[in-house]
Amino acid sequence: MTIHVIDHPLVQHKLGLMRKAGISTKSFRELASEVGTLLTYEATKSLELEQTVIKGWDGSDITVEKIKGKKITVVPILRAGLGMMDGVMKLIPSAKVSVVGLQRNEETLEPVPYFEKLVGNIDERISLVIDPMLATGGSMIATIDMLKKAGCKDIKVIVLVAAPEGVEKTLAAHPDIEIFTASQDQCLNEKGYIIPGLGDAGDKIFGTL
Ligand SMILES: O=P(O)(O)OC[C@H]1O[C@H](OP(=O)(O)OP(=O)(O)O)[C@H](O)[C@@H]1O
Ligand SMILES: O=c1cc[nH]c(=O)[nH]1
Ligand SMILES: [Mg+2]
Repeated sequence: MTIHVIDHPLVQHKLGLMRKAGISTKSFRELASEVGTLLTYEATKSLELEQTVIKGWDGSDITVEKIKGKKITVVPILRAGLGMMDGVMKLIPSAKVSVVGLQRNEETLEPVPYFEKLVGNIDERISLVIDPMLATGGSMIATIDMLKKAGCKDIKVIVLVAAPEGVEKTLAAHPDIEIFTASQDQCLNEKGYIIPGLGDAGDKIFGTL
């Protein structure tokens, strides 16, 4: 489908703070979570509503809106995706969570899968994949491959920062998905890091620098 770059001032301000050299683990974590919340607000904008009748405060019947049909599963990509999870779950607290683990081989840049625990009936749910970084796109494509193999048809991706190379590759492999991000950055460097990017997001979130 497409990429949505969310240019809301709060998103851009918080992302700017995340880019600062020497940022503490505490600040990076807090901001990853906050930007995760704001991107989730945008990514869930297209959820369908339906009307339902309830008893209002004075006992009369009133018509209200509720989210229709398909439920959501949040899919954090280990490790770094966990850093966005509490922020995402703030807005969709009853979402079920499907966890996938992938570690990028730092020499070949190929994703190495090491964990997969998807929720039941995942094929009936909207998948919201979360990871701070979309670099070469390898980890995201492998995750979407896993989800589609399990029957998922409605997949949205939330990343804090995306490289143009990874966006192009991901949308070429999976043209039916939507990507929501705070920024499409300039490029990848020779080591596969996003420029200007955030550095190693997993290390910053877990304090393993
Ligand atoms: O688009 P790609 O080139 O695949 O790179 C992006 C992936 O790399 C990072 O994870 P990493 O492999 O460093 O694992 P970590 O989260 O455990 O640090 C990041 O969180 C993405 O999952
Ligand atoms: O820039 C990058 C690329 C991959 N993974 C990261 O954490 N950062
Ligand atoms: Mg990492």
